Formats: sequence, structure tokens, C-alpha cells
Amino acid sequence: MSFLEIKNASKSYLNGGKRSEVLTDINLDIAEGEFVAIVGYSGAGKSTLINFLSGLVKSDTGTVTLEGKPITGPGPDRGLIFQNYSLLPWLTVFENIALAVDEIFHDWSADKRREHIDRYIAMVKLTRARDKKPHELSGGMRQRVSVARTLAMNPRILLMDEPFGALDALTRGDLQQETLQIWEEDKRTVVLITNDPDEAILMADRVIPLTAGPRATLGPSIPITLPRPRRRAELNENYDFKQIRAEVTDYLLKATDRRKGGVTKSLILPDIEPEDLNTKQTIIGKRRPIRRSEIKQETVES
Ligand SMILES: Nc1ncnc2c1ncn2[C@@H]1O[C@H](COP(=O)(O)OP(=O)(O)OP(=O)(O)O)[C@@H](O)[C@H]1O
Repeated sequence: MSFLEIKNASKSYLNGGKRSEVLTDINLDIAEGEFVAIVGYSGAGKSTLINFLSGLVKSDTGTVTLEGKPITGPGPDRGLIFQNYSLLPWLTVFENIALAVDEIFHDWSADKRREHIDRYIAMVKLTRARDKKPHELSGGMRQRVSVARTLAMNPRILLMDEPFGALDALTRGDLQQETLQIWEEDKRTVVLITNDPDEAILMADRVIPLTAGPRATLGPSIPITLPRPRRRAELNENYDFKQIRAEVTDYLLKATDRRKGGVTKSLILPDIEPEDLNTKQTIIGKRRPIRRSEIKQETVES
């Protein structure tokens, strides 16, 4: 039996009275402890797809199951990390995390809960900011709180929807590296949604491209055999990394080209016949030399 599975799922939305089919024929099978990244264009339907798994969006067709049981709504076994940090502004870092931990581990003693929260705050390197409020933190720090809060809830599955998308490149790199370190210590099942092939290849065991919408669908699984632990700086020069990146981006470009009829890269020439280039009054695109009077009129009008 599959651990986490989407079978023949599709989804369409009604927009301004018109139905648009966003996802079609989605099939995904994830093993426990696996780190899978889905990489695709903006607006292709990536959030819709991950929300089949979170239970926030129901597919129109097919099934979505966890250990064979249908996913019918959100649950504590699945932690979602979004691009927007969604922290409560009047609570400190500690209190924001405590809110979630107290709810889930209400039968633990207060000391045990505090230790647990502090462990996750330390894991994302925020111990010195423990008592700060969100407005006193940078975007990267806020996202760290959000990561710590989700991890502290001990979900079996982490669903990450472009978690680093709003961050600058350097902070994003740091957080990717930290998330990887945490995952390597404490392997949970992770589904990462991203529009950055490098991020997907750096982090995942398997990368699956999602074609452009409408009617976006998943392409073939590309296994990432690069040894772990992986370091971004080292991978930049790695031959296999470059090969995999070429494979992922090629697939996405070709899938989009096929949609458009396969002509996006060819030069389309205008349908004109050559004229005598020695004739001064020739205008490109007109089939006969232009009379002086016509040129004057054009000049006046512009
Ligand atoms: N609740 C909804 N009602 C109507 N249309 C929706 C709804 N949710 C998403 N859509 C549309 O479905 C398409 C896919 O949206 P989705 O957010 O899943 O894509 P995405 O790949 O995650 O986008 P991005 O990368 O920009 O976050 C978009 O055209 C979006 O406008």
C-alpha cells in the first residue's frame, strides 16, 4: 500500500462564469520518509496540488489517500508551510510556537512543552530572538519561526508550498541549507512545491515537473542521486547537478512548446516579397514603391 497517494485527480475552478481546468490526470505516489519536490511554472496549479494533500482543496475526480485512507480535510499529521509566514503579530516567537504546541500536546507538562519549543527555536537558530515579536524580525527570521512552529507540531508529513519564495537569494540559500540539515537528522516525509529547479534538486530525493497550465499535469519522476549531505556551493560545479537541471528545465520547456504547437523557438518571417533596395521610397512590408505624397501624409499624421 502506498503511503501518500494521489490517483487520477483533476481540478477545475469557476472564474467569472467560465470553468477553467487547472489540473488534469494527477498521479503521485510518495513513500514514507521520502523528500519529493514538484517544480513548475507560476500559476500552473502547484498550490492546488499540494492542497489536495493538506486537505484544504478537494479534487473533482480521483482519490487522495494517506496510508489508504481518504484525506478529507486538514489534520495534525500534515504540517503546511506557506510563503506567507502567518504569525500572530501580538505574540512573541516563543508564544507563536506555543500556541500550536499547547493545542497538540495539551497532555504534556508545562515544562516539557517549554523544553520542546525551545529545542525547535534553537534548531532554526532563533534563540536570541525568542522573546521578540514578528515586527522585530526580518522576513527570513519570520519564515524560520513558521518552519519551527510546523516542525514542533511533529507532523508525519511536511507540506512546503514555495516556503522560501518571498526571501532574498542569500536568506533563501541559508534556509534551504538549514531545512536540509533538520531533515537529514529527522527524516520525515516532505513534499516541496517550488518554481526553482535548483532548489528542488538541492533538496529532494525525487523531482517531478508540473507542466504549464491550463490542464497542467505531472511529468516523469527524476531521481536525484546526488550524495547527501548536499551543499549548494559545491553543487554549482557538479556535473550531475547540471545534467539533472538540464533534464528538468528541458522537460518543462518542451512540454510548454508542445502545448503551443512547437513553434516557440523558430523564427517566423513576415509574408513579404523582396523589393528593389535601390528604390529610395521603398518601405518594408509594402509590395510597391511608395509615392512621395503618401510619405508626406504619414509624416503629418504622426
Ligand atoms: N479558489 C479558487 N477559485 C478560482 N480560481 C482559483 C482558485 N484557486 C486557484 N485558482 C486558479 O487556479 C490557477 C492555479 O492556481 P494555483 O495557486 O494552484 O497555482 P500556483 O502554481 O500555486 O501559482 P503561484 O506559483 O503563482 O503561487 C490560477 O489560475 C488561479 O487563479
